[in-house]
Amino acid sequence: MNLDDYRGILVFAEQREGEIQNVGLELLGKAKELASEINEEVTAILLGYQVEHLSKELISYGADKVVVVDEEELKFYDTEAYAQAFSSVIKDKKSEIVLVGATTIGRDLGPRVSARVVTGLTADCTKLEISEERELLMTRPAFGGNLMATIICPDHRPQMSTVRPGVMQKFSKDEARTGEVEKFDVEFDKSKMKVKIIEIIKEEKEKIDITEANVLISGGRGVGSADNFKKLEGLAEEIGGTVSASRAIIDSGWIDHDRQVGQTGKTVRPDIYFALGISGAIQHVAGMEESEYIIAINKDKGAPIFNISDLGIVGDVSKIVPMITEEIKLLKSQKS
Ligand SMILES: Cc1cc2nc3c(=O)[nH]c(=O)nc-3n(C[C@H](O)[C@H](O)[C@H](O)COP(=O)(O)OP(=O)(O)OC[C@H]3O[C@@H](n4cnc5c(N)ncnc54)[C@H](O)[C@@H]3O)c2cc1C
Repeated sequence: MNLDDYRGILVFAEQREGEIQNVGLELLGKAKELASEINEEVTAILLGYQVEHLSKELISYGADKVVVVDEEELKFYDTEAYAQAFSSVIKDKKSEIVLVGATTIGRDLGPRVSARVVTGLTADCTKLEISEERELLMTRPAFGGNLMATIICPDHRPQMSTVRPGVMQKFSKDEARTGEVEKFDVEFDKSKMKVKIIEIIKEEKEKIDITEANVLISGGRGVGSADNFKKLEGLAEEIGGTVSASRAIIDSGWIDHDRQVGQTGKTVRPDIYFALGISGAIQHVAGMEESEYIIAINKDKGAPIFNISDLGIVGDVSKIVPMITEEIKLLKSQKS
């Protein structure tokens, strides 16, 4: 493999039902930054059916070029069809770096594609940098989050990585940006496509995506009980926030797993993050330390969460939360 034949950064622009997923835009932002260091272009790969119009959005978020595979076989996510299309594009374009969002789709697709193009993949990265030797330094938590491992892929190309949603930042949108759109034809090997999608049944409950929230009210074991935990909804309602939790709460079954913040949950970056009765274990902090403003309430003044909080309140969360909620209600009623 002649490594010098491989150029440019390819970003998987995941779309679902014709909507580009945020993580793809976040990765375009990061790719732009990396590309400027190695003087290369950023290409987005868009797979789907009747999705070509989404290219404009990808260009406005920083893609210099969009490669579109627009085929009926890609109407719904199907591992084999998507893997065939994705690996065909990589083989043709000979990309130096390939970035994929660590969503359920990305986690299924990324490793499969990396095997097909005979390279390695570092999963769940939280940091990406370029070394002086022009290698991609892919950093991810290892050993239960107790240390950060930086991994390189020195002998193969592309250098592939999946990155958790919410970790990287989008490039600011500029609708005046221009870029090239290339339609790419793939010859699917249908004999390998064993899955036929007959029907799609959507979950009835409303899906809350905590990575999209501007204000998160996160509760931990210190909240005390399921009843107390429900009271966090009252505060969330008053300030237009969303309730999330530490793993201790998820394990207790007080709220759904998709609200978990942290290494094995989601990475969030809200404007305000309330850490209520949360100790600040490294696995939790890994998922929220990039929040703009962190407010922690904990009865133990030595709790590690105070090391990363902007405002720390030492006290009993079950007393302080109702007080804050009432105060906000009062201020709102005085204003109206
Ligand atoms: C591989 C691995 C992955 C993990 N992934 C995650 C993850 O994704 N997310 C995650 O959150 N955890 C994760 N964990 C678990 C993590 O290590 C901690 O156990 C967990 O975050 C602790 O949750 P907590 O802070 O709610 O509870 P605790 O650590 O028990 O802390 C409770 C805090 O509440 C305070 N408190 C108690 N009573 C009150 C009160 N009345 N008022 C105010 N404060 C009070 C206490 O002082 C304490 O600081 C993971 C662990 C491992 C090994």
